[in-house]
Amino acid sequence: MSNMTDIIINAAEEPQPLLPAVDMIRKSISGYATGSDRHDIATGLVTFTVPLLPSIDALQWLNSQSIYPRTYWMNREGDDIAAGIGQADSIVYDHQGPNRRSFELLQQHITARQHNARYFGGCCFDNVQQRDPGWKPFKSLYFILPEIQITVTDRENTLSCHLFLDGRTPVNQLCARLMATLEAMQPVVTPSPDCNLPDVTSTSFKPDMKQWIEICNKALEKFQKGFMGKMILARQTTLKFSVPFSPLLFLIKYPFPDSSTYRYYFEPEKNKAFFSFTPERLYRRDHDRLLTEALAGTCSKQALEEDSIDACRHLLNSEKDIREHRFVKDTILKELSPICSTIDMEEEVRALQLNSLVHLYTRCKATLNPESSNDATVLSSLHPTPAVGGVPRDEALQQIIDLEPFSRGWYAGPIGWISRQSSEFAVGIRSARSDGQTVFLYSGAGLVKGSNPASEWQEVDHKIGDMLAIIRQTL
Ligand SMILES: C=C(O[C@@H]1C=C(C(=O)O)C=C[C@H]1O)C(=O)O
Ligand SMILES: [Mg+2]
Repeated sequence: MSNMTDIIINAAEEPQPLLPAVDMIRKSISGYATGSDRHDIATGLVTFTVPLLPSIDALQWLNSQSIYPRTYWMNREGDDIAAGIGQADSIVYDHQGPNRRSFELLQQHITARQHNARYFGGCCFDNVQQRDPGWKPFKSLYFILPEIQITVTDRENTLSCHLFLDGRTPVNQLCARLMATLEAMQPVVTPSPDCNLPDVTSTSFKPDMKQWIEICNKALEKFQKGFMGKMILARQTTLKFSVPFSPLLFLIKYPFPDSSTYRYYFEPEKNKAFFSFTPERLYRRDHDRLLTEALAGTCSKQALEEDSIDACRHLLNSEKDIREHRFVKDTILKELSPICSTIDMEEEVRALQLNSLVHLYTRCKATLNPESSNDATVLSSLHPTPAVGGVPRDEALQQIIDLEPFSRGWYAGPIGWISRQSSEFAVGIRSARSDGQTVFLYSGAGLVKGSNPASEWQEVDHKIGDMLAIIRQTL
């Protein structure tokens, strides 16, 4: 469409400290608003941007802000970080139904936007499941184009402001709104003083251990009868704190700087956040190029009281873990075959080392067919893999709804960012929802024939270990 705007206005060439950068952007916006005396109505996106000096810490900047929503994304490699505040535009879907419908809606919006900016967000694991009211602020699917964003990559750091022209509101009015947000933004980042997490006053489990064993045994019966091959069962751990606090503290206090996990944060309303330290990529797409992986099978370094190399060796030889892993690998291959022209799935399984865990891991590269080079198709094909759902998929999803005594919400759902040309989604495991004073931690384990329920309980304990460590170190 010819009347759609997609403009990037560079308000400075040279990298700036934050304070002058804000000033330059402000001037640039007012120039845009008044220069052409914009009472008109337009459609599209104008991005005002200034390069920042490398000293900026996006997480500390975010922590200084009290403009909501607040979002944060760091990829697994740690070289692609985006922190955002406010909402220039959003894509929201909140009706129950198959996930495919939400994914199609997401795609329609992204395709209609005609610009290449990233929208950050996520969606629930299974939109057929009735959700606990605590998930309400997150909707079925929610993606946000932040009003103000700090981006830190290996190439550049930038401050950007998004002026989304909605085709309804006069341009100068939208400019005034963006200026007001900039005014409210805290331009001086003060590294948080000793802001510790408050005390935990109680911890409880859903299911408790006894129920867990019963539930696992029901799943194991299904395997015995040959109805199912694999199923992931999850647990919810509820922590009550003495006072309400900003859940962003979990990211600030994360004590493993070098860990190869994503860091994800989505806070649609003050103190109501979903966050994740997941090691698992659902996929990365650049046009028709796709990167995905199978990640399943776990060994805890601690539990073995061995060093990392022994833990890797142990895992690479564990028949049960190899079977858990195989289901994921085979399913990814099966799902990609109809939508890809080439699929390069590594033969050999690797060990992926995290802080205290090792996982089995296989990488996969593929080329999407032209008609399948879109995120609705890839999301519908890949999510949920048997790393978080099961085999067969529909049977496992029904069993999860029937057996798990809580709603998964966004746990294990696709979380990340999407733009017209590219996207990256992680799997929202090792995650939590915070509700001011209460935090719910989520993690699960893959059951296959021969799994031992008590060992799987422990495996989940190990998986939430890093999140619990955040709390423990500050006590
Ligand atoms: C389901 C989770 O993790 C998944 C289950 C694993 C396993 O059972 O070995 C390993 C990695 C993930 O595939 C989770 O952490 O919540
Ligand atoms: Mg396992």
